[in-house]
Amino acid sequence: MKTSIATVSIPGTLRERLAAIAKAGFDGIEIFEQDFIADEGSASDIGAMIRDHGLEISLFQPFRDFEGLTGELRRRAFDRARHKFDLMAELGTNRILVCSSCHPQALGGIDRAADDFAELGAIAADYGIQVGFEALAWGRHVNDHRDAWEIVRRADHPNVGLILDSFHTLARRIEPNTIRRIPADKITFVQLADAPLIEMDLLYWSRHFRNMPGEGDLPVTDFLRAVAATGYDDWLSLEIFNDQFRGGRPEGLARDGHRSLVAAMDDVRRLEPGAWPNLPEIPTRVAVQGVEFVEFATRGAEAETLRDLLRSMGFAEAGRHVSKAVTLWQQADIRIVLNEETTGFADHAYTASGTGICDVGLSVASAEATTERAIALGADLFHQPVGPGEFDIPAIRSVGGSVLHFIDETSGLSAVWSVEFRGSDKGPAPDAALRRIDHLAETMSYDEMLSWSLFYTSLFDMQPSAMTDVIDPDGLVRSQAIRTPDGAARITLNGAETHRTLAGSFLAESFGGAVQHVAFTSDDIFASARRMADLGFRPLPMTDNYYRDLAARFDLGAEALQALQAHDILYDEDARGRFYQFYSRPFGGGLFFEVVQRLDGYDGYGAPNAPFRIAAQKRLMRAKGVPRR
Ligand SMILES: O=C(O)c1ccc(O)c(O)c1
Ligand SMILES: [Mg+2]
Repeated sequence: MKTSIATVSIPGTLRERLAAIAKAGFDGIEIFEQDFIADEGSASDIGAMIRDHGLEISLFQPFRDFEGLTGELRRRAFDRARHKFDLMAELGTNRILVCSSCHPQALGGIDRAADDFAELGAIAADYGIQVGFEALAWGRHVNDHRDAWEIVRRADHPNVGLILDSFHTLARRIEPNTIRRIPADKITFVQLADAPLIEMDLLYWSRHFRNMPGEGDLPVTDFLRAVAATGYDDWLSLEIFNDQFRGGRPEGLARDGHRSLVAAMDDVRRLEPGAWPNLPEIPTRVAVQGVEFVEFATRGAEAETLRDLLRSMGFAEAGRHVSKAVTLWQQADIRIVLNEETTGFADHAYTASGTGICDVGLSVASAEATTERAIALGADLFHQPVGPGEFDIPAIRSVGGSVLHFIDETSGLSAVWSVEFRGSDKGPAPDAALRRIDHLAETMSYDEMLSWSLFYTSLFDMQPSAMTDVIDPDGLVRSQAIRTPDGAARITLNGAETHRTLAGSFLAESFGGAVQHVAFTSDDIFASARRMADLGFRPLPMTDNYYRDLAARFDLGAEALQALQAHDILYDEDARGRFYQFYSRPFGGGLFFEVVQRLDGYDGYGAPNAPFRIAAQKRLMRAKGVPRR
């Protein structure tokens, strides 16, 4: 098995793409004729440049409108092929993709096409070239890999094989297991792409909306399993046409591509024993048990404000770091670390964007296995010097350059709290029945959502749920929830398209995204609200109109409605259960806390309430301003 990616999948000049593709760890590239023509170098120079980057040219493509022609048109198609074969010799590649014809004068007929390919095979043999035939989902006569395979079978030439592309097969909902019967030595090349399920014209869908395996909704794993079952162990190549990616960063996209390919191959290897024998062993997706801590970088008056807010929510200072200006605030299993150091990573984070969450710790089954899988998936390890007696907790870079730590019990890392922190003697904790972190909400640019969703779902045993739209009065925010199968760890990714939305203005200040809010689970949300009111907590005020609407939408009863309104608690239901939530007022440039209670397996996040929550937050921020420092 060798990994490859098509030049169309990555933006930039050819040189920029090659550098990014090589750095991400691919073995080769598919060269798109368009990208070759656009470059000023000669074919042999370009071939040399590609090899200088340590890459092979896995495939030259596409060769269009070949089969089914007659007379002069047919003769010209063969001439064109000879031209391309000459060019391929100069580039230094021996595989070409012929996609099924869309030519208005192309005739159908399996035998006619088979004759064309048998003749092309004979010419290709003189050049030492392998011809692969791919059924485009919108091909004029051939649009199904089963027909393309029958043509290849009948052409019966050693230089003619089949090219499989997951998009064309899966977009037409063709059963991928039909691939299992094809002999591996007749498969010339395999291309992979995913896509979100959208009802639209196949060609338009393919050319604009493909994405990396695991980023979309197509059963790419089933497709790849069927390919592996044939015994095929040659090139696996990403071919991603995506409008959003065209404006992206070459390095990030190449890294995501390689990550998606490694994760897909690893998944398939676990399902089809014997698949990809030379793929290095890596630990399986990591089980996340919950959020172990969130750490704020903060300072001075902002730190005071944050401490007051935490106290009013029932948190107490539970420990002070033995050597650093770092305190631990705790309530049941919720740990909030306030880092006021003036050197190191938290200091950098504070200097860049003021008070904010610079670090998240996840509780995992094995921190070592997590790190190993993260490295195999191309994550950036994070390290900063640790003092004597301090724990060296493994970590990687996450959203917006923040840090993600992995803590486990097996290797003793979870003892960090008792070893590095000295208990504070601040009297009994107030406690407001908050028990654990329900979810973290990360705000990012809309363009980065797929990348971070892939980050979490390829590294951890976490699945995405359907994308929802959140209407901010000043623009749309898309929200994608990701969670572990048992819901113990939940992260929502919120993608802002403009800086005028609440998420967008937070994003503008946090440079590249960050956790914007943390939601805590309450055992009894009314008890929490009452206790917090006693402690001086002031919830985000909701309007009368909101409660009148609730009365209309749900059968709650006057008393229950009054109780909700008395504490500014919002309400939602799904098919399974009920949901209660209330919010803090925003602080530190748009950060906030949330308190939730899920009943009977409610699995959402109160999305129908989001527009009213956002409007309330904006009203407050407009009235008072939320100065950062
Ligand atoms: O959109 C196209 O024309 C096109 C070309 C070549 C391919 O391999 C493909 O999958 C699609
Ligand atoms: Mg293709």
